[in-house]
Amino acid sequence: MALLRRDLLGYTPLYAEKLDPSLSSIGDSKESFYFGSLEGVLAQRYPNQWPSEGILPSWRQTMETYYKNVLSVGRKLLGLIALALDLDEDFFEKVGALNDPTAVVRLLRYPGEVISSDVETYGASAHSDYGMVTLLLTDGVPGLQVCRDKSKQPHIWEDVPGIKGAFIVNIGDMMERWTNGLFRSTLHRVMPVGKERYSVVFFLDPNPDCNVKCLESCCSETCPPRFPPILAGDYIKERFRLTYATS
Ligand SMILES: O=C(O)CCC(=O)C(=O)O
Ligand SMILES: [Fe+2]
Repeated sequence: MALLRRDLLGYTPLYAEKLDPSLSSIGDSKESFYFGSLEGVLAQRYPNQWPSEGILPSWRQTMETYYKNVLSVGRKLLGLIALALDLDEDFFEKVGALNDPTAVVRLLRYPGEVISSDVETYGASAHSDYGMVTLLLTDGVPGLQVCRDKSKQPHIWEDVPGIKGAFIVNIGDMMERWTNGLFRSTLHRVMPVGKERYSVVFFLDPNPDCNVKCLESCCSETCPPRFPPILAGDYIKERFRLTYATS
């Protein structure tokens, strides 16, 4: 059973993950390849599992360049989020979130064939991402849906159109906890559309030792913290335990 995203580095097969653990389906219909930190303690402890140069010449180099660039965009975005919250631009650096962050790229393939089953199978069942922000690129094939108000039942799902050259940005659960729900993590899912689909996801999660605690500016006597403080590593470990419970 995988306990952390970095335990999954390399290939993960179809149905290994069920992002909505309450479903009785066999798992989500997607396969993926994960890679993470290129340097630092996490990179040494959890080395990436690159295919050999002979099989995919230059692939590793291309992926590493993408990783460095998308991480730099993520850091800038967090600086802007900090400013929007009336915090210092380097707030997320100062609290240790970005000191050796758990930053991971996931290359995803959703097969076109839809399996026949009594239970609905999703490409990615309904979930919010676990960390701070997610930067997502898709190949333009539809399927991604978002629910604007996750507290309202029944959930209303809207298609997310791809915009060429733009990232789709999701807020993650750690940001929701920090901001006491001011920045709400995005409930989303990927529907099977009978067409093969590829996406590239960059998850920017805090360093596992970072304590995620409601910001003072986001709570008051009348609006107390809705979530207790938690170490990012503990929160994310639990989410992985649930979503990979069947593997
Ligand atoms: O493939 C997509 O468009 C979204 C994937 C996703 O939500 C995830 O892996 O967390
Ligand atoms: Fe997601």
